[in-house]
Amino acid sequence: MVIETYNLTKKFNGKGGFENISLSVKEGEVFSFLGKNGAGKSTFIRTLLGILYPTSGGGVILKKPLGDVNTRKKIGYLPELFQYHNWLTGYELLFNHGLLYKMNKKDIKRRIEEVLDIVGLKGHEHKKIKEYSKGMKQRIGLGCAILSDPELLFLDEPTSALDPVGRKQVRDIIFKLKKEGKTIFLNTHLLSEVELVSDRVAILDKGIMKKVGTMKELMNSPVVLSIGNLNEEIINKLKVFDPTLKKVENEIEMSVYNDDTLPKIAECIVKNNGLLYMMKRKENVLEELFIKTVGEEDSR
Ligand SMILES: Nc1ncnc2c1ncn2[C@@H]1O[C@H](COP(=O)(O)OP(=O)(O)OP(=O)(O)O)[C@@H](O)[C@H]1O
Repeated sequence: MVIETYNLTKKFNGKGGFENISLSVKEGEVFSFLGKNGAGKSTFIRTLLGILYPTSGGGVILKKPLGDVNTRKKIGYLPELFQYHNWLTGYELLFNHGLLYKMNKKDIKRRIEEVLDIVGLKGHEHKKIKEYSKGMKQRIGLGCAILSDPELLFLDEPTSALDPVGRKQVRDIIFKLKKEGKTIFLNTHLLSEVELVSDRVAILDKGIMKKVGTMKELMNSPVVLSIGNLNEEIINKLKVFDPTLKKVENEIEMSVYNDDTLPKIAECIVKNNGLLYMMKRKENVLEELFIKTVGEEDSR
């Protein structure tokens, strides 16, 4: 595991922050925290990074306890709403970042060329940052975060302020980094981003982790069957696929994770003289799940 936390809690004088979060993130995984403004997402990342000290609980990052100074060299971080040094050029910003990481100058120069390629800013590196568009600023920020070629990357709302083109550009960079085997922890309140880039998602609401799973697990909605000639024998046979199935009149609702199981269910019904009139998944897009999970009222 690259990240593991145990009942990790951070409160500010008993308020805000987040509480009792236990999770683990595997190597090479894109793990997203999804939550409204004020849910505690940034506080969680800042606690993992050792910028904030936990109130209770603990965690391990890259096999070292939270806050371990040497581990920071292996971590990249793109903070939310980062204020850039507008008077510097993109190249100067990256170079200074390399110095902060204590990289040697030769390595910094070599790596800047690679990074400019990855973030698509080749040819713009000698412009001053004040001349950059929002999307370019976000990409130079990503460049800073990956300059030291970190194993683990924390991206706090990397696409929130961007237009659809800028979002796609940042998303493409995330895909590239994932392909390189980087582990990425992403905070966002944009559902579309989560659906597109994440392997696993946790939904955070008022500091509490309400759900965690793969996209498929979170989006997996029950299958509804309408069956004629429904009898106890058919129901018992279907219980092999889902022992907790629900029956309402001639309809059955079952939780079936794998789509490959659906033809087997149909076969089972037909073999037992049932008449299968309908089989469909209940609609349950992530947005519906998110709103059901966190409610629609304002954030704290
Ligand atoms: N330094 C702090 N002092 C006091 N309260 C804080 C501090 N930092 C965060 N909080 C509170 O903790 C809660 C979570 O804030 P956090 O910034 O982590 O949320 P978030 O999910 O990242 O939202 P956003 O996207 O708006 O930044 C909020 O209620 C916030 O007011």
